[in-house]
Amino acid sequence: MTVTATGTRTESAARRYLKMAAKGLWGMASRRKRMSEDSSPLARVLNLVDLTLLGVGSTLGLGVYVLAGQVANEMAGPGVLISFLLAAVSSFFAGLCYAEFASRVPKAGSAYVYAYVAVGEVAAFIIGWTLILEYAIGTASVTRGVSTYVDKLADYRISNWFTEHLPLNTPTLAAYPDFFSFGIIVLMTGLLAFGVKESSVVNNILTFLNLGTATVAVVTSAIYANPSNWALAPHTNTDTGKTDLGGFLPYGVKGIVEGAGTCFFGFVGFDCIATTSEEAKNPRRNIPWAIVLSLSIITITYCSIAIVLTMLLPYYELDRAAPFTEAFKGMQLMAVMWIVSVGAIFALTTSLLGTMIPLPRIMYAMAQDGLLFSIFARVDGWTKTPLIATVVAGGLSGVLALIFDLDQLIEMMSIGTLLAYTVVCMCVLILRYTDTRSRGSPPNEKSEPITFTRSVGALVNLERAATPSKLTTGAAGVLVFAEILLTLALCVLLKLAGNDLYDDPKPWLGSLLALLVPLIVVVLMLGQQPKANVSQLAFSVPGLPYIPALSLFLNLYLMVNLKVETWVRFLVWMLIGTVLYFSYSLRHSTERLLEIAEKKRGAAAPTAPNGVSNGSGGAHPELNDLPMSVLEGRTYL
Ligand SMILES: NC(=[NH2+])NCCC[C@H](N)C(=O)O
Repeated sequence: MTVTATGTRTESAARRYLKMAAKGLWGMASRRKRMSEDSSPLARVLNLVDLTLLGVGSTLGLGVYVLAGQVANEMAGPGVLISFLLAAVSSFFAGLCYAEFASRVPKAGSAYVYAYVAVGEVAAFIIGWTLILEYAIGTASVTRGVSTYVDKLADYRISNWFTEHLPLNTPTLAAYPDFFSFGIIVLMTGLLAFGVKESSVVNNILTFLNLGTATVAVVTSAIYANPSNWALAPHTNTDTGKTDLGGFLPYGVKGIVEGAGTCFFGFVGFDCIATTSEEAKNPRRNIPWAIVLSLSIITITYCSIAIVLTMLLPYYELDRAAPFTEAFKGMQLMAVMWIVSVGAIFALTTSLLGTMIPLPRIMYAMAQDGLLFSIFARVDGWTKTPLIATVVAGGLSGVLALIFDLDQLIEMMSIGTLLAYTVVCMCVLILRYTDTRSRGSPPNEKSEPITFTRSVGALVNLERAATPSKLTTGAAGVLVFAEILLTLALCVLLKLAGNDLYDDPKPWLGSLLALLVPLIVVVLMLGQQPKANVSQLAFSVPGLPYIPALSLFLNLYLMVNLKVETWVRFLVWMLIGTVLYFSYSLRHSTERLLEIAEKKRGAAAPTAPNGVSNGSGGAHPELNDLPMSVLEGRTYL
């Protein structure tokens, strides 16, 4: 008897602990950031032109001077134009989602903040932590791009000297310590620490010069263009014996799709605009429009380049590393060749600014929320920049650029970007179909009880609700979740099918349809759900839920195509993040402390209007550090 009693007691204690743990985990994961219209200590100085040029500058980089030639030569032939258009469409989809969020949340931190207000703390931490890696590796690799390019212009004298005198000869490390890259990062960190307006002026000048040289390259190539290069006959290379096919699409749809995957990375970088929300004038209007405008300029530039380059020479004769430079050299147009070479350096420098600006701002945003060390949230009184975060970010990227073999790390950048795009697009779906009244506080009016039958009916909006309610919010949540799972499964299947899909698709058709049909049904059902009114937003994504659904598909597809090693490295980084989250962030999370403070205030009401920073933290000494003002006027989105 006693044994049973103890057994039952232990069991119920175990169940109680499990329940508590589950509740704690759920509370942690679903804790969302509340917004307040408090002013930012950062300087609000960037206007629409600055923001647009920031987007163009950070995005147009190696893409202009390398990608078009490389993709045409290796994958798509003249069809590289369609590859760029496909990449543009998928980047636009993501860009529209960023634009909508920027008009909802005018805060520094981009995808990190968006996830925090829409999904919850854990998702936000994951995305913030991933973005730190993305931008650090992005910065290091763009700098390495500058240094390699300058080395090439100097006839490889720099690399020859260093490999001879200071070789590193260690796997995972670079061939030699790249002091040139390190120096560039130090210089840029200095500029960024000095002020964001100053950095933006430099960016504006360099971006104009970059667009200018790109125009020179396009116009010169257009003068010498030969449209018959789009309708070549098959050609056999006498040296290698390889036959290059002719026509506009020598490698068909497969070549175009493969090329689009590479071209996509030419469009990475515009999200930089969304990290500067606290430094933008009228961010709710200017940031969304800057994203759309810069993506339009970038698409026009890339497509013009793809057209003229493939008309200038037969695609198989284009140089893979520096197509314009080599083509103009071959045509004895030395002045144009030099203009284009210098233009490439401008382009890379602005790309570099574009990767260096976001990193400290993400760190700043996370530190402000208590998820990273508070020292990163300090803003210098004179420069009005997050000075310490800027210097630490520069140091981190500098070391990466100095000694690491970046070819091995470059794909980690892609994971970060794609994950951020995916999360932002998911957040748009969630927020649009959410009854905001049902989040945080219960709705005032009495509603009918939610029964199982009503919930099932809500999946197709049987009651024809015109605005989101608690019931339809739940249904939309289930549908979005199902959509994500089905899209992911479809992408994995497409990856497994690989080239078979082009050569012999029959064996795969059954399983493809088994995923595609339910996915389409789920998206159509989501289309039936009532949407929140967004008329007050300066920008909202059109074509919901179809555009975010396509965006989700494209991003996940590119993600499953990354190398396994990349995923393993990413998991290691995430593991480090998990340790940090549980040992630091969870305890210091401002939102969590606010929740505790509010509970205490509720208990002590009505006498303690400000309740916390009077040294009464008690069991939560961290509360004493919480400024009173943060408790006031905060609402869920
Ligand atoms: N956040 C980044 N990873 N930025 C890198 C931008 C690279 C740029 N799109 C280029 O073609 O050179």
